[in-house]
Amino acid sequence: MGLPVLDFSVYELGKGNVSVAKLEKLSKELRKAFTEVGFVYLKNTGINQEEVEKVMHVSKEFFCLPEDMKKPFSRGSFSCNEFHGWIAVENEILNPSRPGDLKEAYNITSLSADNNWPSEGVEDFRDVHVSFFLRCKDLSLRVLRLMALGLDLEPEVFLNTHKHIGSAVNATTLRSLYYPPVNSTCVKENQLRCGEHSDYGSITLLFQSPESGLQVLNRAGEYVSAPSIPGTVLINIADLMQRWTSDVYVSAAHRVLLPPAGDSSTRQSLAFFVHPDDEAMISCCDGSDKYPPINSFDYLLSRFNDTYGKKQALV
Ligand SMILES: O=C(O)CCC(=O)C(=O)O
Ligand SMILES: [Fe+2]
Repeated sequence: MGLPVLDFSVYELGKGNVSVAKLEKLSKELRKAFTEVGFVYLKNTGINQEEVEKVMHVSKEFFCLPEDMKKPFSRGSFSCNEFHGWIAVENEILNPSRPGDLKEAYNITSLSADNNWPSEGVEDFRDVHVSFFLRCKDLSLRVLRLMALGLDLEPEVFLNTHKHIGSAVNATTLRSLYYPPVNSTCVKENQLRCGEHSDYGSITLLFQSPESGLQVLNRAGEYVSAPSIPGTVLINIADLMQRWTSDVYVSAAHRVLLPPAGDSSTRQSLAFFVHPDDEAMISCCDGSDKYPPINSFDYLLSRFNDTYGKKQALV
């Protein structure tokens, strides 16, 4: 069975004064998806396909620049934020038992105009990505509100700790991913476009180009494909949210496979990784002590260090 698809139109961006009954219905549907699968496609969110394609187009212009024009933007070279910036092919290993991932990425964690932003050969890079970041932020806050309602909690319970998305005290990141053409004769044993992993923060919003490859691990322990559905956003629970909800909302592993041999197509995706504010203390929202309280940023750092090793996280 494929992943669930929900119609978000009652609460789409720009809509206000939504009746409690409608919100409750949607929150129960979301709850079902997040407890049973951990992934859901939302249609009619207000973020349309043209917007997504525009961001991917500008990103791709950057990824297609020669290496020496991309290097100055490498992750680790920005004083504003250690995670912000460009990551070269094979520089990340999301599943440490495999070779490096066959992907490039650009993390947008700081929105400050004072940063060094790509501009030569990629006009509007900052404007296009910052606008999209803010659209994703608005949608995320709507989803977080519904997620609280779905658990019969105060609607603000998650929002209270997501007040600073887009500022220096919150690690939320828009990551543009580019999967270059694969030359099957050069692929290492067990290498993938993106190794098996689960995301770290609260939730992730994902937009994909039409090329297939993404798979999600279901509760039966099988990987099922999660194709691109134009006009939708794929939303998943990440690990800190699973912990926060005492394992009620589940964070599912996922990966991106290589294209079939001989298929030289590229692939793109935009992932919006939502994190609570750095200083937030995350305690089980049901009042239980299933997991001890943890500082949001400490949790993120420990996950980065586990996955990449300290050295790699800063490359
Ligand atoms: O590119 C994709 O479709 C998924 C990427 C992903 O899961 C990630 O970067 O965490
Ligand atoms: Fe992921």
